[in-house]
Amino acid sequence: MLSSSIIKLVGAPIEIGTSEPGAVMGPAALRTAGLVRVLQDLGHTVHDLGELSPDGTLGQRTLSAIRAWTTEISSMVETALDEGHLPVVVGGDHSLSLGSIDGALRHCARTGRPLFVLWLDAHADFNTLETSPSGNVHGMPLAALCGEPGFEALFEAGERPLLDPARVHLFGLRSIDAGERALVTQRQVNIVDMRTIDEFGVVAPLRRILDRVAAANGHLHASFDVDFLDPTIAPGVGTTVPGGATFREAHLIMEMLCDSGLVGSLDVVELNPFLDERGRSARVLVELVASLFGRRIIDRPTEVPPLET
Ligand SMILES: NC(=[NH2+])NCCC[C@H](N)C(=O)O
Ligand SMILES: [Mn+2]
Ligand SMILES: [Mn+2]
Repeated sequence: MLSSSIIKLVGAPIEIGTSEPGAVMGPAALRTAGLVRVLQDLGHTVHDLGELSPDGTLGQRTLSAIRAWTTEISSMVETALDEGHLPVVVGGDHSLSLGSIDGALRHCARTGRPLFVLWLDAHADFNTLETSPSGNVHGMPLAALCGEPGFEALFEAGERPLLDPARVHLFGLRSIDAGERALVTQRQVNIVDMRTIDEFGVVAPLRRILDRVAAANGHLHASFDVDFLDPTIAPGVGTTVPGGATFREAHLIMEMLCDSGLVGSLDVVELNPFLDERGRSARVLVELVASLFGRRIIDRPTEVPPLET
């Protein structure tokens, strides 16, 4: 992350992409846990745009109701990036990434830089309307962004830049539906699943991804789903899956992303304060965001300390 960036923060209290109510309170809980203050204390300027509330979507769980969110989030992210700022969208369910990634794609289409997505999530979120067992749109945003058919109603009419599935990196995957498993394989989505992390840790697989983005002079969009974390440290999410990233692994990932300087836009999604335990998950998320934006334990490059002889 840049040493002092201008961060454009916006809350997207959307929950119509899921069947579990409560994510609507996510932005408020992250603010209560000190999100803005933590970023300012690290020396960043935060332009807080408040909470989005697109018209006419209350309670409706249709693709066109989600389009109202997609459109607003997309233009906010695109504008922030055009101005050279770093957009942070806090949710809200994962369907908000339809907007943030669409906005980043539109920006990148102008700059010519390729867009890479790091999807930190227990799930692939690559279902289509056909493969989805739940019908919940928060399980579909990547498929829609990559141009799978059936999602036209989620976006404004007209041409839109598509996400290249070969530039999507799923990280932390441990729950996938049968149809979406076939689809991510067919589309050549890159996957670091929990099995890989068990074997190799987070450092080697993440470094490969970062090297790839750096070599391509790419823009990296990071999308952080709370359920990437193990439910013992972050219970406040509607779709917990056991066996997630530990506290240490998650911080190390954030620190590596920070050191890389490659992250150009960020989502923090799926926090459900109604399911949380006294704000624990919200606090963990704010701490992780702090690591991503430059907080370190001590100020020197990491190295193995020399042995005393
Ligand atoms: N963003 C999420 N939490 N997605 C969970 C998706 C779960 C499941 N694969 C579904 O499509 O319904
Ligand atoms: Mn997700
Ligand atoms: Mn998930």
